[in-house]
Amino acid sequence: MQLSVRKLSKRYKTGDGVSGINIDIEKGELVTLLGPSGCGKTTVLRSIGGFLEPDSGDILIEGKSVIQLPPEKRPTSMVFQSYNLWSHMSVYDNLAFGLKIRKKPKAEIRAAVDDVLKLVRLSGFEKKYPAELSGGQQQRVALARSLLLNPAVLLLDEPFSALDAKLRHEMREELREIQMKTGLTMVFVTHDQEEALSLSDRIIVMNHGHIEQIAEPHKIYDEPASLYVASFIGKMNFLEGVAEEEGIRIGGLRLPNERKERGPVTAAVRPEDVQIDSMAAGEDRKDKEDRLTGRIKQVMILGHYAEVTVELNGFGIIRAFQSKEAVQQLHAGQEVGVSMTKWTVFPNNQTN
Ligand SMILES: Nc1ncnc2c1ncn2[C@@H]1O[C@H](COP(=O)(O)OP(=O)(O)OP(=O)(O)O)[C@@H](O)[C@H]1O
Repeated sequence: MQLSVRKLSKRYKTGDGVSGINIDIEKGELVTLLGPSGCGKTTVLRSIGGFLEPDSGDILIEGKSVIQLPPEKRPTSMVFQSYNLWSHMSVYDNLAFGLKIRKKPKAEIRAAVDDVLKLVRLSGFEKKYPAELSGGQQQRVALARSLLLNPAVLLLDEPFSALDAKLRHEMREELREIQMKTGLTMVFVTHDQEEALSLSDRIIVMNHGHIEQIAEPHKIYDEPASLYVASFIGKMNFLEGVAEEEGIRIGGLRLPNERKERGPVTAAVRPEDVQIDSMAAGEDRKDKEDRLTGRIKQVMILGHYAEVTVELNGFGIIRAFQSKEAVQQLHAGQEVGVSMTKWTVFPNNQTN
C-alpha cells in the first residue's frame, strides 16, 4: 500500500475534529476527500502531510510509519489553494529552489525544470514572475514545484477553488493527464462533488469527522452507502415507504426489496431512473403495484434532456429526467403515471 491512514483521530478544543479514519491508497491512485465545509477533510490531509499532529493513529507511506516526522522529512508534498509562490523569484527560481537545496547539479536542475514546465504546459515562462501570471498559471507553477520533489504521495488542498469555472475544468483535465503520465499517487481535497466525480479513481465521502463511504465514483453515485451520501451526491428523489415481506410499499406502489429489515424506509431514486407516462383517456387514475400517479407541475427543457416535475398524489414532488422526444407528449397540469427503474432503500433509523 502506498499510503495507509490507521485509526486517525484528532479533536480540537472546540470538540470538532475527526475520529477513526482508516484509508488505504494504492500506488498511482488519485483519491479525493469529499465533503461539506467543516467535515474534516483538511484535518486528514494536514495530518498526512505532517502539518498537524493527530491525537492518535498512524500514517504509513510505502509501509513505513511517518507519524514522528516533520513535514519536510516526509515523502509528501502539498499543493495549497493559495499557490504559495515566492513573489520575488522568477518561475525558474521558484521551481529550482527545492533542487538547489538538495545540492543537485545545475545541468540536472535545468533539465528537470524544463521537463516539468513542459508537463504543466508552461514552457517559455521561466523568466516570468508570479505577479505576471494568471491564477491558473500560478497554480500550474505551484503544482510543478511539488512534482519536482517527486513525492511518494502528492497532497492537494482544494487547489483549483480560487479559479473560475472554465479554468477549473481545464485544470482537472490537466491534472488527470499529469497523473497518468507520472503515475503519482495523489490525495485531493474538494467540497465540489463534480470535481470529485470527474477526477478520482476513488472518492472518500466524509461527514462530521467520519467516513461515510469509500468507493469508485460510479459506485458512490449508483450505490450510495447511506442517506447522507445519496443526498450529497447528484440529484436525488426521496420517497417515504414501509418495508414489508412482499417489498417496499409506497401507497399502492410496490418496489421489490432484498433487505431483511422491516419498518419505515426511504427509497432514493435518481431523476434519470424515473419514468413518466401519459395516461390513456378513461384510464383508472389510481396508483397500481408498478406505478404512482400525479400531476405534472412543470416541464423544463435543459438542452438535450428535460426535467419534469410531478406532484404525486400524497407523496410530494418527484423529479424525472426525460429525453426531449419523450416530453413532447407531456405538459403542465397533465395527469401521469410515475414508475421507477432503479432505487436504493435506506432504513429510516439510520443514524446520520
Ligand atoms: N485549529 C483548529 N481549532 C479548532 N477547530 C478547528 C481547527 N481546525 C479545524 N477546526 C474544526 O474542525 C472541523 C474540521 O475542520 P477541517 O478544516 O478539517 O474541515 P474541512 O472539511 O477541511 O472544511 P473546509 O472545506 O471548510 O476546509 C471544523 O468544524 C473546523 O471548524
